[in-house]
Amino acid sequence: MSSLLQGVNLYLIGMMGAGKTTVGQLLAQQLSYGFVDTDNIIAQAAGRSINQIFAQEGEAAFRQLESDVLAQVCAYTRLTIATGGGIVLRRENWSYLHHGLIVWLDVPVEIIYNRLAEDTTRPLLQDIDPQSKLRSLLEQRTPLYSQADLHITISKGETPEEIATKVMQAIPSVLKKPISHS
Ligand SMILES: Nc1ncnc2c1ncn2[C@@H]1O[C@H](COP(=O)(O)OP(=O)(O)O)[C@@H](O)[C@H]1O
Ligand SMILES: O=C(O)C1=C[C@@H](OP(=O)(O)O)[C@@H](O)[C@H](O)C1
Ligand SMILES: [Mg+2]
Repeated sequence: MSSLLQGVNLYLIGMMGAGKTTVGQLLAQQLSYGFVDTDNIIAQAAGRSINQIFAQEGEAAFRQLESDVLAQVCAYTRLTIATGGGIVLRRENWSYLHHGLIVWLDVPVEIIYNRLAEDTTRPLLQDIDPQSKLRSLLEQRTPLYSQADLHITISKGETPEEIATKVMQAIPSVLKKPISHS
């Protein structure tokens, strides 16, 4: 599989809580790829958490940092990249994402809500009604996530390992076949 991908990066997109960071690490192991998470790079470079960046500088500043990080990581090969859920919002980001294979982890809002109910690390969910917020974000972003090369639909109870296997099995369906001269 690793040779089939020929070093092409794998970009995971989807809503916060979809499992991009968790599944991305498993995929990297299985592909013998490096793993990077754009949120981690941003937080490390800034020396602050994503919450702090949102609170102190606002979402627009965070989005600029996110685009800057994406521009840098796409210069490398053999990476699995877990992106932040809002990476799809900026048109310029798509020119970077399309350097690689884009995989949308599509998880129903109810599941995401349960996963993140106790989580305080997603600033956009520190809302009076987080479930409605998730619904409206998903509605706004679905046309964007739909531009992924691979759409992986996830249902309740599927483990990160099972989801990684599903992605691995789906990859050949979107790779260009070598031209046969026989
Ligand atoms: N398939 C899964 N089943 C159950 N919990 C999961 C699954 N994938 C991720 N999680 C949990 O959901 C939370 C969000 O996962 P994470 O990988 O950080 O998502 P993302 O990077 O897309 O925001 C974490 O607590 C993680 O352990
Ligand atoms: O959906 C979003 O706009 C965001 C998702 C987060 O990443 P995860 O998708 O890894 O949670 C993080 O980038 C930030 O809180 C904004
Ligand atoms: Mg993440």
